[in-house]
Amino acid sequence: ILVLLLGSGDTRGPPGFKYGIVLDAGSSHTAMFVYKWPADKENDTGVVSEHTMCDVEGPGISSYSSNPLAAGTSLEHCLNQALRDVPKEKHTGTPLYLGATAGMRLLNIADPQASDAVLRAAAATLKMYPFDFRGAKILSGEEEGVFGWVTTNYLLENFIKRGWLGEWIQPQKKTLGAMDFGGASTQITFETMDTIENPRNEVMLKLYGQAYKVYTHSFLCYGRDQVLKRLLSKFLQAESYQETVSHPCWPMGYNKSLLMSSIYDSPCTLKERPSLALNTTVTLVGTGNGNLCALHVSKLFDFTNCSFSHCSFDGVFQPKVSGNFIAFSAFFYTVDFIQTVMGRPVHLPSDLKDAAETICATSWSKLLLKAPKLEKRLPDYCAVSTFVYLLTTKGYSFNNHSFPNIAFQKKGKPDSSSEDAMSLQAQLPPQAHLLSTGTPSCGDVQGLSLPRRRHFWFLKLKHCSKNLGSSQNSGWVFSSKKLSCS
Ligand SMILES: Nc1nc2c(ncn2[C@@H]2O[C@H](COP(=O)(O)OP(=O)(O)OP(=O)(O)O)[C@@H](O)[C@H]2O)c(=O)[nH]1
Ligand SMILES: [Ca+2]
Repeated sequence: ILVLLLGSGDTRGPPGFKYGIVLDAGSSHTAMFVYKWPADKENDTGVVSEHTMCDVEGPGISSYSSNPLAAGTSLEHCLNQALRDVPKEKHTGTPLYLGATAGMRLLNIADPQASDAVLRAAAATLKMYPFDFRGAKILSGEEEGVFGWVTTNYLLENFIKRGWLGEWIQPQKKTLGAMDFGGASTQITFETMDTIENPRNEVMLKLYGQAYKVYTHSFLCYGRDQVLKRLLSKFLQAESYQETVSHPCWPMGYNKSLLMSSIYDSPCTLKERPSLALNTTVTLVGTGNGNLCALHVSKLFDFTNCSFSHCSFDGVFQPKVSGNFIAFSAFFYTVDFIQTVMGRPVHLPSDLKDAAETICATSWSKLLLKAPKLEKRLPDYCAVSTFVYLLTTKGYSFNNHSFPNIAFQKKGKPDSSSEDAMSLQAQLPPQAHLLSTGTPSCGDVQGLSLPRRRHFWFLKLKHCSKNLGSSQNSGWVFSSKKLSCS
């Protein structure tokens, strides 16, 4: 937001650092980011050098529709932190934005008055602070997609970077595509040379004198929480809204009773909403049937209608995916679970499919043994990994060739190491890239960036039979040279 909205003129001020604050008001939670950058001449371009962040306690602001004032109050804790993160004398010159995403887009569809009230309450709180409040608004899906793409490539210094002598250089690097799987919507955004047949999906950007033709689309109701709601609704419909209904994506041995209103409180399930009373409960019984689960998950997409030369789904035009991608938010949480809890690498689409099938076939008691701390989200990994598989392959058309170009990465965490690791991931030498995708038996190559931008490569060895000259034969190997398995 800062990159695109800050004009060059209005950031002029005394030398030192400049600051900017962005609140990302998502459907499931709000995060505040404080950006800081040197206020030298070149930085009229707004190159961000550092930031801190704060997670707002409680749910996303759209959950406060029946008590809008509480939406405003929920932000105070983080804003108080911002008062400390930004030096006092810079407070009044620090722009402050709030951008709300898919949760508020849905509330705006369901109840525009409630969504206005929530935004007004949030704005009223922000105005109580000394910062330069520039607005609280609901971003369109396209804006959200483009902001995600710009932020990702910005932090990776794909547009502009500091050279060794402190000079600004244009690295001429390829940009990375961005895939965001949020709570209420999912976005795909990438640079393309192809014709973008639907102008609504085309964004021309000029950043630092360079033009970028970017394809973007946001699918509302395709975020993780809404997908899970839509699935519940499908199962209820399949068994004619009886009191007890089987849930083929939940593990065997897991049952749960839900209030019908919690399933039909969203525009995403409106079409299937039954006419019967919604204050009754329904009991869902996990049956762990991966095939049936996949069948229902695939029914969440429309793969048939397309008035363009090619569509992803739901009649949405999409050119062929090109280049490398970063997949974050729930894409990362899902793949991370498969890798760390299920102990399975995810290099090819078939890995994702096999992992989803294995999760779906694992009983509730076995899952709990594997990951007792993740109890809350554990029942849904079968559905969500099946969904991610179908979305990326059948939806976005990643294949054996292009799927390995996706890096599943966490994003926007406070510790700079994840950002640095992301930066390195994007700069991995071809050899290392090959290792992380083609020879899983050796290990994962990752990067670590140390101060003064000296990058070190490190190789995480999984099963190494060689003597590496250290007491361990698995773990991390560090080197200032690029590493390979051999
Ligand atoms: N498995 C898992 N899911 C998580 C975790 N943290 C958040 N989620 C879920 O992942 C989904 C996406 O989270 P976010 O990217 O924060 O979504 P958001 O920004 O609030 O939602 P949008 O407005 O759609 O962008 C939501 O369903 C979250 O509940 C986690 O640690 N593990
Ligand atoms: Ca989000």
